[in-house]
Amino acid sequence: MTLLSVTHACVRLGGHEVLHDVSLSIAPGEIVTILGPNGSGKSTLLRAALGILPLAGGKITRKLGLRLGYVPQRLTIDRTMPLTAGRFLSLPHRVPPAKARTALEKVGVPEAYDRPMAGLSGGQFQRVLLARALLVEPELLVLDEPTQGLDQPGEAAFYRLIEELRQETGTAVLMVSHDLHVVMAASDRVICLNGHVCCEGTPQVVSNAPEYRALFGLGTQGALALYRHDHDHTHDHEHDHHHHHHHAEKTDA
Ligand SMILES: Nc1ncnc2c1ncn2[C@@H]1O[C@H](COP(=O)(O)OP(=O)(O)OP(=O)(O)O)[C@@H](O)[C@H]1O
Repeated sequence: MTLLSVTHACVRLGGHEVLHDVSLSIAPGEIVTILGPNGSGKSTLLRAALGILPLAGGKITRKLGLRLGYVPQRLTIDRTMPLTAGRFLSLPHRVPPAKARTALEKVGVPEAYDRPMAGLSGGQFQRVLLARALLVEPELLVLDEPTQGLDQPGEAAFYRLIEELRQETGTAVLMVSHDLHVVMAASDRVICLNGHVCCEGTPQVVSNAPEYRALFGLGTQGALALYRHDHDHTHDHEHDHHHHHHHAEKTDA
C-alpha cells in the first residue's frame, strides 16, 4: 500500500522548470528524507506533494482519506499577539483542552500550554508545531526542515522524537533537510534531489552513489560513518558516549 505518490511530476515557477520528472512514493511507517542543496526544489516538491502547488505535468496520488500532519519550514507569529500554545493548537479548529495538553506532553513541552507562543525557545516552538501536526493522528507527517534554527543537540533531540513517534504511532514521515549528519542515519530511505531525482535508496546506497558525492563532496562518507557510529549519543561532544535514549537495535557497543 502507498500513502502518497508523486509520479513524473514537473513544476514550473517564475517561468522555469524547478522540478523535472520527479517520482516518489511513501509507504506506511516509512521515514523518507529529501536531501539536496539550496534551491534544489525540496520545499517545492513537498508543497506539490501536499497539493499546495499546481503541477505542470505528472500527478499526485493520495490514499483515500489520508490523515496528514504538516510542519512548515517556518511560521512567524506576531510577537505582540498574546497567543498561548494551548490556544494555538485550537486554530483553526477547536481542540478540547485535554487533547491539546496530551499532544504537548507527547512532544515533551507540557509547560508550553499556558505560555505565549512568542516567548517559546526555537526548540519549544518547533515541538508545538509538531504537536499541532499530531492532532489529526496522522498516517503521514510531512516536515519541511523542522529543525531550522535549532542547535545541534536540539536538532538531534527533535529527530529522536520523530523516530519515537513513528515507533509509537506507526506514522510515516516525509521530510526535507539539507543536513546530512543527523538525517541520513535517521531515515529508511533518502531521495537526493537537484531539480530531478539524482539518486535514491537507503542512506548507505545513496552515500556511495557518485551523483550524491558529486553534489555533496567526498567528505560526507566519513561524516556519515561517524554519525552512524554516534547515533545514540549526544552530539554536543563527539566523544561523550552518554546514552540519552536506548534503541536496542541500534546500539554500537
Ligand atoms: N514563487 C517562485 N517563483 C519563482 N521561482 C521560485 C519560486 N519559489 C521558488 N522558486 C525557485 O525554485 C527553486 C527551488 O526552490 P525551493 O524552495 O523548492 O528549494 P529548496 O531545495 O527547498 O531550497 P532551500 O534548501 O534553500 O530551502 C529555487 O531556484 C527558487 O529560487
